[in-house]
Amino acid sequence: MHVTRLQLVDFRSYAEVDVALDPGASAFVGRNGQGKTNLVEAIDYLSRLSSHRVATDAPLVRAGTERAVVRATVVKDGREAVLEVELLPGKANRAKVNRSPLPRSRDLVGLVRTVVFSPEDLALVKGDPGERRRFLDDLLVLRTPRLAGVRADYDRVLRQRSTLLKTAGAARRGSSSAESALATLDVWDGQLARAGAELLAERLRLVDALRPYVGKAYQAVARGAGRDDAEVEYRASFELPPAAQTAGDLEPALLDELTRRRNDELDRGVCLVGPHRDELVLTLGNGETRLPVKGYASHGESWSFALALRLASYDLLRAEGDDPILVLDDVFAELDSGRRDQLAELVAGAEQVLVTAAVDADVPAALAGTRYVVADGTVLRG
Ligand SMILES: Nc1ncnc2c1ncn2[C@@H]1O[C@H](COP(=O)(O)OP(=O)(O)OP(=O)(O)O)[C@@H](O)[C@H]1O
Repeated sequence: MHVTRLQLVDFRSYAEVDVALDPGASAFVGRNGQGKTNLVEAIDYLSRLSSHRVATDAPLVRAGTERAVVRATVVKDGREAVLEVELLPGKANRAKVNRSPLPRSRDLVGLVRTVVFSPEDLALVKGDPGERRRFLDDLLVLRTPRLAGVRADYDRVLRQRSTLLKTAGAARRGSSSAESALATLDVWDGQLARAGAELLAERLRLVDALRPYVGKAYQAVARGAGRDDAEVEYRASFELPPAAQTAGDLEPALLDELTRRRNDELDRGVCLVGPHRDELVLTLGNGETRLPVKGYASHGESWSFALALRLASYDLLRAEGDDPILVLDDVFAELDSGRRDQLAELVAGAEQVLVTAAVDADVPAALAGTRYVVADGTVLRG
């Protein structure tokens, strides 16, 4: 797939901009702070309804205004569609396809698919487990858009159950009767186990599908590495029953664990079991030594692993359907020349690659393509 036109109104620093895009490689070049990332962030937002830079929508709306619009003309399998989202921080966003409103903005997710490489990706390797869970869940939803609902259900149940744990725990410690809160907790345990088992089963399936692509991608970006050097493994917050894979297998196990840990949870007022406590463990090894990446890997190895996770996502999505749009946001300045050329060669054949860079010298020759100059709120071919 590729985007042929991007129109923004009051998005980030842009009051209004309308850019025609070509398939193949495009480079957006301009001094710092001119709005290069803002452009590609808009396309990514359309794909996932969230940004790779901020957790809430408010910073995406131009300061002093109350709504922003991102509209893109997307060509997929030769057919064209106009996708649009209106961002209304604090309220529900509105989405349209070919000018017809969608019942829920969530229905837009996955109609355009992006894979973004950015300097923030280092956090995928060095950051908290939450970064890696978000990576998995974003990929799940891009692969299977209906899972946006499963993810949202789990988050909602988790929030409600966590609130209840706090009140029930406090009631138990105080003099007031905790009976009714505990009875309600039983109901929420059931809901958490149901939604959690579904999310867990999907993540396990995803990690299995991703694993071979990660090894291959790491080998491609880290010079001298073997195909089995980089590994990903899903570690759940409780011991999974042997061979349990479906949500049906996992739900009773999750429910049992919630029962077993209930006192602990009430004491601490925190939900200790479920996919929100799981970890995607990244390891590197050759021969007999295999070590976790976090805390052990060098800076260069960590970067290579982060790139490998993104490349693997791209390869997986590509193998299962239409080519996603690749966004390489400011990454080349971070890489040594060997990795830079290797990455450029690997992605040069993609249907559409959007690169941002502060100077022309940071854009590898393989990705020169169409060049745009970004300055003072304007985006000009040249
Ligand atoms: N909500 C907003 N309203 C107005 N301006 C904003 C908003 N959010 C960000 N900006 C401005 O947008 C600019 C940043 O744009 P962007 O991140 O796209 O820069 P860039 O060209 O990618 O720069 P760099 O090369 O440094 O990464 C900053 O000057 C920032 O102040």
